[in-house]
Amino acid sequence: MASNIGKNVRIQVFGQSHSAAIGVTIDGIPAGKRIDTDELQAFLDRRAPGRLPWVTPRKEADRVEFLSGLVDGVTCGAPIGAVIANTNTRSSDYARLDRVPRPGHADYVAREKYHGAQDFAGGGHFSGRLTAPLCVAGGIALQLLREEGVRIGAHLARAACIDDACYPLQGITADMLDAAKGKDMPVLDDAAGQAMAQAILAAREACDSVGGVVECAAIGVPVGLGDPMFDGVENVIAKYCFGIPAVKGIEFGVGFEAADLAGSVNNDAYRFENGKVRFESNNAGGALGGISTGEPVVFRLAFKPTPSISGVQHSVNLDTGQNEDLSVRGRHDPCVAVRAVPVVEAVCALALYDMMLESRMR
Ligand SMILES: Cc1cc2nc3c(=O)[nH]c(=O)nc-3n(C[C@H](O)[C@H](O)[C@H](O)COP(=O)(O)O)c2cc1C
Ligand SMILES: C=C(O[C@@H]1CC(C(=O)O)=C[C@@H](OP(=O)(O)O)[C@H]1O)C(=O)O
Repeated sequence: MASNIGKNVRIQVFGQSHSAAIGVTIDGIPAGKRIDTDELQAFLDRRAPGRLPWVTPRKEADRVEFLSGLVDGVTCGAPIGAVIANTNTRSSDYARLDRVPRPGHADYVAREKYHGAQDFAGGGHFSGRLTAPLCVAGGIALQLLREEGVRIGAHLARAACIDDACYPLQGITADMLDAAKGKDMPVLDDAAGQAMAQAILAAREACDSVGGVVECAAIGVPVGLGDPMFDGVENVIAKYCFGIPAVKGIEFGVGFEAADLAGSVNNDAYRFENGKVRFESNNAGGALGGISTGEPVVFRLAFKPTPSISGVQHSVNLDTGQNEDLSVRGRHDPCVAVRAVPVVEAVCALALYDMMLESRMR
């Protein structure tokens, strides 16, 4: 598995959902940076399972333990090693799934690729649980970026076909980016959030699941990050984002809607203001030619509905060669996009911080 990413801050995510622990190594963070571990833990708590009625009931403390790389809370230049214990595994839920794969999950392809040696308990290394160590690395990057004047926020823009309010493409403030943080339903418009919660619970009641969209924005990003043609801002952010399980699509700025606009409408025109170049709009979502424009970087991620549902579905028994029906038992998120919100902030921070360090090498 390619569980490592990053050119300048190189991270490697390890562990499986039901192994003793999950964790991350982070190499390349400059020495002498103070990391607020309480703030980092509060960030991890936003993603943690088992705390709200509309998420998986698996309860995990998700306390991060640093094994190396920090001395009295300050980076020492050595790789950071961090682990989170898995304490509430219930592998019996997965007893049949090595033979009868869940539609929509990775069971079948993992068995084919790893010749039956894959860890199928809890979805193994494919589990959304691996986004916890991703949040450790990303939470650190968020703190380091804030020192550089970059702020990042995300919210659940859509779930079960119900829309939240959107970030504007220009004029985004730090308060706007913080608005959804710490809410049980991470939205801007609480009425929409309540409707989403009801719809998500109703989907679970109906033995089903729903999908969603997470919108993320970064402000204070300087002009000039990103390297065309393959390490541009969109390329790099997208690569990190597709490391999050269940992500099926990404769009920047007006995104797919740009396909329906005239150039005269879509182009972000220029004006001089106090001697500085200003964009009259930000339909591009913060990047032109793969290079950051200085405008907010705004993107939206589509999350598919949770594969593990208790409704009866067609599957196959790979041992007997017979068709079998499957109703997935166990503890699952009825909408993965809800807990993915801080994960999207984390990967956005990792991508931008990596590009920022790269731009300083020049
Ligand atoms: C935060 C988070 C939580 C998730 N929770 C579940 C879950 O409870 N049950 C499940 O079947 N899938 C869950 N998923 C999605 C699966 O892990 C994912 O669909 C699976 O690994 C297959 O990968 P793919 O959807 O990217 O193809 C979750 C994903 C994330 C990001
Ligand atoms: C544990 C987490 O989410 C898990 C993600 C997940 C999956 O298939 O992705 C399946 C479930 O695992 P289990 O059957 O072990 O409870 C979720 O609970 C977490 O995010 O920390």
